[in-house]
Amino acid sequence: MTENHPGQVLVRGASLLGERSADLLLTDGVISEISSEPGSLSAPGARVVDADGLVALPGLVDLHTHLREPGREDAETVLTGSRAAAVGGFTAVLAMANTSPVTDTAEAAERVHDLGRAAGLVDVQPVGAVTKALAGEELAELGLMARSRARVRVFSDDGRCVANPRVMRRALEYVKAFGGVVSQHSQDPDLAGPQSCCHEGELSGRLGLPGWPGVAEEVIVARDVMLARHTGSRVHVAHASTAGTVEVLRWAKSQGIAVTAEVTPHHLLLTTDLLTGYDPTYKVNPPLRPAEDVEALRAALADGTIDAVATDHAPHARHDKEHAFVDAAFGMLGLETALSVVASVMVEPGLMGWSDLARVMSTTPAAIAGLEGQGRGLEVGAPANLTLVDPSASHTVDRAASVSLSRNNPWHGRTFGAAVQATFLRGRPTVLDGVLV
Ligand SMILES: NC(=O)N[C@@H](CC(=O)O)C(=O)O
Ligand SMILES: [Zn+2]
Ligand SMILES: [Zn+2]
Repeated sequence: MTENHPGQVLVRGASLLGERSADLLLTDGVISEISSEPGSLSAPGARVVDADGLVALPGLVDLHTHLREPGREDAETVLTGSRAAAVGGFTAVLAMANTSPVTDTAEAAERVHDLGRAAGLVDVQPVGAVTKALAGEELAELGLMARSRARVRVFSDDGRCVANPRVMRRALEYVKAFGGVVSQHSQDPDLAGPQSCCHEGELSGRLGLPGWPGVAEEVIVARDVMLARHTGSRVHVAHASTAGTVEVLRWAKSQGIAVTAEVTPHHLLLTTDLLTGYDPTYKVNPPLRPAEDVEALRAALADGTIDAVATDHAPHARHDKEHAFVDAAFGMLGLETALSVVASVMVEPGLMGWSDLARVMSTTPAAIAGLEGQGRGLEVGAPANLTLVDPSASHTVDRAASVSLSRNNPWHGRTFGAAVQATFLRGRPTVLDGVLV
């Protein structure tokens, strides 16, 4: 018998990780009961969500989101980005530090944290800058950010590479003290010069666009895994994009070096030949790569060499994106579509199951970021952060229907087979029937 409870939600007949059907009762923010006989749980007064045919996953966790607040509230705010995250099935996002001002102090981190709590749709966990103002020279207030109310554990100068190896070494030594991690935007600034805006190869020559070669990423990844080994600290490779990076990661992991890596949905599906139309929607850092790299990234995600998927959701206002290719801003939207893209690339062709998807989009990212209460299994007593996915909801992406403030959506007009139906943050529905509650 279950007592009547005003805040209860009964999720009926969901397929847990795509494996066994069950009813889930969510009470006071936790999963309070699971019955493997669908239809058998009853909870008078509970809100009933019919999940027949839906796959239940732990709430998704994004290691790499740009929310643009403070400074560029015309492109995204913590609230609008949180909406996009919830619609995408996320219950936690890590908000990158390249805002204006930069998140390089405890106060700045607490501000982002508090804006996230006020929005109340996902846990917004600020990423702290590695260096003051992302300038690459002086370490930011790493310890103060870690000890602040925001409890920062992930540090990144994302958008810029921590190019100086001495600075990177010091940062790794510092974050080790509190179990932190440095997430590196691996782009050697001399090998990929300031004008570089697409993959360097035969196509960049033909298009007359300054290219950036895969090796500009690989040399930084190789350097950083050696620094991680030397310091005994943890390094995380943001948005891995090349087969060479995968080779370095494979070697580093075989040596027991504490390196983790993420790949974006767009690097798992889109290739550099999309650039033939000079559409700045496809301009992103690191650039879209050739099919061989995309293949290697998929294989690496399937075999665990790459640990996680992260969106690198990078909203940009029209007046920054709608320019000649060389002048347009780098970045594309990702939160609302990530699950659909990863399901189409990895699950539908049989490269991964739903439990693997849960690992790379929830459990492992939560562990890398040290987030408590996120990425837990679907078990009694776990915080009720979960996502319901319709695995056969064929739908076509319409950029105008996005809840993000920006429209730089590379998936516009594409059809996908799976879609997020519902998201619950500590037992409270944030999204039902695919729309914000
Ligand atoms: N990915 C991008 O192309 N752009 C990001 C920065 C980054 O992730 O490097 C942005 O802030 O717009
Ligand atoms: Zn980056
Ligand atoms: Zn980024």
